[in-house]
Amino acid sequence: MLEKILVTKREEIEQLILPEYVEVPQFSLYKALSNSNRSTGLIAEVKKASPSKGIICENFNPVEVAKGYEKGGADAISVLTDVTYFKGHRDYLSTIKKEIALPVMRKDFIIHKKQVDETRNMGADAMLLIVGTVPIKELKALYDYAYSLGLECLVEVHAKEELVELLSCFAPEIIGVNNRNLKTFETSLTQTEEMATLIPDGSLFVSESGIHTSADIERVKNVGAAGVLVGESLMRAESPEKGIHALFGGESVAASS
Ligand SMILES: O=P(O)(O)OC[C@@H](O)[C@@H](O)c1c[nH]c2ccccc12
Repeated sequence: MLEKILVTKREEIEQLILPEYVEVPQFSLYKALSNSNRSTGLIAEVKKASPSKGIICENFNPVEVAKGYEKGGADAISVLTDVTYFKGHRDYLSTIKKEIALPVMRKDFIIHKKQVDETRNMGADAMLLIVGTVPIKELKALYDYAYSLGLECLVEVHAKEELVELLSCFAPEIIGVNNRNLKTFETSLTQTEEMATLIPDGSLFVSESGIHTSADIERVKNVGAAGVLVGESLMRAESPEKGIHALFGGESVAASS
């Protein structure tokens, strides 16, 4: 599946026309997660569909979902911008960015510098980089380029070997362990548990995917995750706010300063 997605991305990159940059206020994902509203930081994801689950949300209104996440006390928002496999759109991100005052991360398959420029022009604060999509040195070049433009990166790994390879090259500020096996699509929180001890002290550790209950949050928090990235379970909730409330077991939101 990942290979198929990357073929599509390479085609898209050839035809890519950059959106015009519109000045927007920037917010730091790193800071938002470090000073989280709760004991675990929350990146709430705006996600209409996925290859494994099909359509997750029928009446999809990206801006309303993001506003609900903000009201519910999310620390940051992730927006899927891939059209073909996740039914996202880059315009969703640009529109959301104008409506809320939280860091917004672009969730896509970024393998080329041109896409980093595109991300910046969309108005994103941060973007995802996935270990294994490009050779590690190229990933580092994309990471450095993104930071030179004022964009932060969440660097995602799926397996211990990928994490070891990543750390042999550099230690990103924010590391995400994806609990989803990209080959089988199954999620397992043991991924987070098994990789936790390998995350360097200086990096923020985010557990991604397959988080559905407050017990799941406890589990990843117990092994040191500073944040979680949650999509499906929040998108399926009665409302984004109720979803967040259920997930955190009613843990109160810190007064915003
Ligand atoms: O919907 P979930 O299981 O809560 O997962 C969210 C997020 O982690 C997932 O959408 C994701 C993680 N890494 C990705 C890379 C590409 C696309 C999507 C993803």
